[in-house]
Amino acid sequence: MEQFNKLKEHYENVGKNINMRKEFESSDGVNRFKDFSKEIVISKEVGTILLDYSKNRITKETMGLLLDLARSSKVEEMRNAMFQGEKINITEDRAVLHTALRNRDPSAVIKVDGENVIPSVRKVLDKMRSFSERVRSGEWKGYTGKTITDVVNIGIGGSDLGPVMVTQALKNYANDKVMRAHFVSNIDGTHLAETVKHLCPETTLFIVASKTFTTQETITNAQSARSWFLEKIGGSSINAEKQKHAIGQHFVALSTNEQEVTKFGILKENMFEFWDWVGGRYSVWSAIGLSVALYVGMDHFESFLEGAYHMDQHFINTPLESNLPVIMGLLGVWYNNFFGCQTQAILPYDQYLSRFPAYFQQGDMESNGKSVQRNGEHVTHSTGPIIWGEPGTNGQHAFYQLIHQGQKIIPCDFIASVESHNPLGKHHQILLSNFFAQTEALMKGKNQQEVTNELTKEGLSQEKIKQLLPHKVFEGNRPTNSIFLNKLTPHSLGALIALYEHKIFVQGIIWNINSFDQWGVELGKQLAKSILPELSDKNQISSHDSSTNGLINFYKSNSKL
Ligand SMILES: O=P(O)(O)OC[C@H]1O[C@H](O)[C@H](O)[C@@H](O)[C@@H]1O
Repeated sequence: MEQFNKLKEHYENVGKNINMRKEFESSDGVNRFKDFSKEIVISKEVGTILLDYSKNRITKETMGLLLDLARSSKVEEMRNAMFQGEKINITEDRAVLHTALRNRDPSAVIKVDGENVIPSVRKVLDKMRSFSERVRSGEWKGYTGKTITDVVNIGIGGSDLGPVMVTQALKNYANDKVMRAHFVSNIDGTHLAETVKHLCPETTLFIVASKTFTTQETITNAQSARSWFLEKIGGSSINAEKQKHAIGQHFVALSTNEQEVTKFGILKENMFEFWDWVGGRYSVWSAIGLSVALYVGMDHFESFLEGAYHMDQHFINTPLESNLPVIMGLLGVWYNNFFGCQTQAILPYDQYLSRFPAYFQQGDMESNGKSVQRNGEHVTHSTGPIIWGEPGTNGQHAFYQLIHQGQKIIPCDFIASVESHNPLGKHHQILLSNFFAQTEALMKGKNQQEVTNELTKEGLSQEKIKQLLPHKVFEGNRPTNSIFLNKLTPHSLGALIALYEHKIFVQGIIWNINSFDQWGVELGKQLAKSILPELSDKNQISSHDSSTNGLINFYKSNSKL
């Protein structure tokens, strides 16, 4: 593509030689923050989100060329198509409408196959409100008449990671005396066993969350949870009618598949519906968010939706050059496709956001980990990066060494809030001083002269200085974005997640891939299903490659089958 070639040329002639420290120290350097940062108002109460992207290897020309790439890749047209409900998920023939779930415009009309989806969305939200209020207030009772105190969300992937991350992020808005939230995802029996160990069946509500309601891990975990529950309430000593009543009070489902839900034994009225146009990894805004609503209350959940809606509006209405998701997406393309960077770190300086990187491992890698273009041809360019990260400052004492002095360029997103829910004396200022210092250090580095001066001041001999010098030099020029919220609230969290979702979207369009299917997870699932029956007896097998046969036969010989 012409724009790609222009950028390639710009990279060769300018981009690869950009030294950020020199740029900041040049006569134009004082304007660099003003030129390469954007502040958007997300709400009056919550304030703004600031994106500072000035510590990137870019010039104004780079940004201009990247924006041309976005335009020529039809980012705007595809964005509009997504919001309008066109079936842009071409391999599954589906619309992509997680944005409809959080549309707060009372007069919104968004059609899929000629039908406005908004009334159904609002109906489910109303049902979530009335249910969560009844449970939280104690009006909804367990089978023995006790109030529910614990919810267990059983789901995996998109039916788990979003609720896990958001309940963790909004812990400050919850009251553990009203409701505690637990999550079971892993098929490893340990996860369920350890979770229910201290729970009382009379006061526990199980939420079975699965878009398809056929996911092996979730259905198996849900069946085992039901067995645990029935056994605890008296097992076969209580009659079928009583069992049915008890299940009705303690099991609800979040799904698109009514048939499978009722087959499992969950009452239709206890099912919270969503639709095939909601991708699993984009489903936290749907009924999949029920555990969040139960944990923090529906008002906070709706405020979370509102925050995302504000970011949607920003994404739709703002010119590309001031559009946060577009800027972040383009910077990612710059490093991924021109500098050859393989990974992208997400580093929240906020303990509440400790699962944010894990959440976007699925969000980004399942969306853009593709090798085939929308038309079926193989891509000839690099696509989705490897996403990873941990909260600061923990990461600093673990893997930042490689970011500062390793051979790989790792673009990093630093995320923090001006105001903390737990400032604890100086804690928050210490945290923020690290947030500021790290991006400065990564950009600036420390040159030979600076190291020499420092060591001389310490009184080290010339010989020692010579020995230490190469080890203590920091090349710098490591790219970072800083994302600064006023405060982590349901509203700003919603906006932050939507920012990343749209960034992923922009990149998928530029790479010309379908960000909304996930065929890559199927093969392993299929093979596991065919291997499972082979594990039921001691007979040695030879139907696989020698490695897989060896592993299976080792298990068979050593287990107590
Ligand atoms: O919600 P479910 O249908 O149970 O699916 C749960 C998860 O499983 C799949 O393997 C997909 O890779 C995920 O995108 C999905 O979120």
